[in-house]
Amino acid sequence: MSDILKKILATKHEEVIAARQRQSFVELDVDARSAAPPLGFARALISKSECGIAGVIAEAKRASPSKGLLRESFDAAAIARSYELHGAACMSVLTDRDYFRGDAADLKAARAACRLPIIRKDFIVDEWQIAEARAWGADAILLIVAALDDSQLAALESTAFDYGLDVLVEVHDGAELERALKLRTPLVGINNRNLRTFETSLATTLGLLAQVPADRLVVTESGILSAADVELMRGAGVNSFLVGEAFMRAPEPGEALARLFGFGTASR
Ligand SMILES: O=C(O)c1ccccc1NCC(=O)[C@H](O)[C@H](O)COP(=O)(O)O
Repeated sequence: MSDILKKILATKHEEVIAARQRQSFVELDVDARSAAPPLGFARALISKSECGIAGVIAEAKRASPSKGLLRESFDAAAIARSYELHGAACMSVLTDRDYFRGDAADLKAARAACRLPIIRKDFIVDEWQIAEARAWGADAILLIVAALDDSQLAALESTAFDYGLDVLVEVHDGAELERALKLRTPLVGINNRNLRTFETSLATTLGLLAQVPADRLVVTESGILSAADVELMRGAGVNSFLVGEAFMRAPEPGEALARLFGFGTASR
């Protein structure tokens, strides 16, 4: 496991311990189960893919460990509206504070501002964070194979499904992919970024594609910056994308999305 991932996971365990001291799980569970019903995150991506249209999970993040500050002026609600208007299938909101400068408030603001299915983008190590995600209005969570053993992955996926959340399982190599395929979720994210070196190569997705069965949907994650990157992926049969930096550096994130994917009003 990479050093940065180890460090982030240690922080997550501390956050969960602190949160459990502030609130009981019973109370959080009530909040999670009384939130408005989840929107279909997987469905939104699968239906785009079935129509041969790019399904874009458009990400909102202020900063990242690899790139530092990405966006000075950050308004999650405005970003959500802009993504929805310009053809995103789904939205991803970073809620990690220490490494990405995210916040639960960003997810709640995005939820209130749009009808896009939203994934809580964080480093999930405990059922607590899944209940939180649902209570805050998320529709999906991310599970990172490099961060969890097989029994944790299966248990956290079951918890997510129990709350009606979809799961995006993230891998970076063949061994992780094999483990991810033991899960039930149809959504397999291939992260092009090596979390140890931060080196990012789209060859990661291309190299793993053939090992993904036809009943799973590949989401290519990280490092999609140009129309040529989109073409390369679409040419290889990848229809689903998770993109952050390219939109966060643009004055109007949704317009950047429409430009990158060639969305006019007719193609959505
Ligand atoms: O981006 C990082 O520096 C990073 C470091 C450690 C763990 C995860 C990290 N990134 C999370 C992501 O998966 C990306 O935010 C997402 O795929 C979008 O990538 P990009 O389009 O390159 O911003």
